[in-house]
Amino acid sequence: MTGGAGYIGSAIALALVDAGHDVVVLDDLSAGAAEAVVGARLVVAGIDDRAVLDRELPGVDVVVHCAARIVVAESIADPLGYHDANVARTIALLRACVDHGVLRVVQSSTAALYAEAPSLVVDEEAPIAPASPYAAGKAMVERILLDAGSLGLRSLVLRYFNPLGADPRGRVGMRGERGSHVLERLRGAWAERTPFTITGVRWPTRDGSGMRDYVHVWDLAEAHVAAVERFDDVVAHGSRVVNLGSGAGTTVRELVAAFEHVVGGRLEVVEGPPRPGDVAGARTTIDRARDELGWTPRRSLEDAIRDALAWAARDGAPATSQDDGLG
Ligand SMILES: NC(=O)c1ccc[n+]([C@@H]2O[C@H](COP(=O)([O-])OP(=O)(O)OC[C@H]3O[C@@H](n4cnc5c(N)ncnc54)[C@H](O)[C@@H]3O)[C@@H](O)[C@H]2O)c1
Ligand SMILES: O=c1ccn([C@@H]2O[C@H](COP(=O)(O)OP(=O)(O)O[C@H]3O[C@H](CO)[C@H](O)[C@H](O)[C@H]3O)[C@@H](O)[C@H]2O)c(=O)[nH]1
Repeated sequence: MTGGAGYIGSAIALALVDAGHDVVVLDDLSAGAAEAVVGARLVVAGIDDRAVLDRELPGVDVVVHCAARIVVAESIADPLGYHDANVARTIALLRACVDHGVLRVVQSSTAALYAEAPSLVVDEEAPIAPASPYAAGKAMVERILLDAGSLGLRSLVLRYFNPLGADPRGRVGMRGERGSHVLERLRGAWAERTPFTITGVRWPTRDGSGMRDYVHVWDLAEAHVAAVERFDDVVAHGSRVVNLGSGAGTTVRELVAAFEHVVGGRLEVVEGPPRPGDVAGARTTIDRARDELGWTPRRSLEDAIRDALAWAARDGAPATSQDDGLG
């Protein structure tokens, strides 16, 4: 798999190892950490390193392609760099896969490519309207995978909603600075006894704050185990898209309440304007994931918060600052 030294990829790799699979992680460590690779073999290289791909691809059953640059704001500042990293290098990877007859790809995609949905619910057929080079690159890769079906390549495109949490057994979790991530903001506010700002309180949601579909990262990882194991049943040919979320929408105010319940205390909450590019949000339906992958999320929002806090405490990670300019 690619990107297996990152936040989500390290969970996927470990869940695959737990399930008894042989996993090779290809990661250039541009954002990931070697220590995040547990139980799998790490190959430090770019996804377009042809010599490495020629050595490693023979015998691979499924490529799980998770590597990407992921910072939306950075993609707006550096669109060519993002399309090079996420689109051009993916083409190089896919070319090597086809050349070696490795014709099953599980692709990490994102809910960020959906158009805003007035109903606040999307399924896989909902219209897409990527609003950043990051999301547009993901949409382009989805299209390239579809087109590569004529070469015999089959792909299972998994569009993630908002991952939270860490391995419930504490082996992997989020590393480094993710200052804009709402749970990191909540954790920082709690640790430093500073106010938590709700960014936007006039959205068309039940309480005015932004809504997201938060999914436990270990549930997400288990969905990939199902994707790998059921690949041939789900994708007979061409490309199939499956959304991965909890199926429930949670507003920021509800998330704050869940956080307070887990930590057993109150946060000081202030209301602020939306961040640039913010959206009301949406939840996904999870019928297709259930029917085709045989997967349903098993962990609650509070489980995710608890696991993230336990991981952060164990990792010795510093509380994030409130004004790092991300997001
Ligand atoms: N985190 C989210 O909220 C979210 C939401 C939807 C989709 N996704 C997708 O999930 C995937 C993983 O995201 P994440 O949050 O774990 O990010 P991350 O930055 O933690 O992990 C990405 C990993 O890819 C590696 N990488 C990047 N470019 C590479 C290259 N050219 N060659 C080899 N390795 C490379 C990095 O070193 C890192 O280990 C990405 O494809 C992302 O687009 C993430
Ligand atoms: O200090 C904060 C930070 C966030 N929020 C709110 O919390 C929710 C979640 O915010 P996140 O930034 O955690 O998640 P987003 O879905 O807004 O965006 C995230 O997921 C996207 C993909 O879906 C991109 O990856 C993006 O870079 C990443 O920040 C939003 O309603 C946001 O307005 C606050 O109220 N206060």
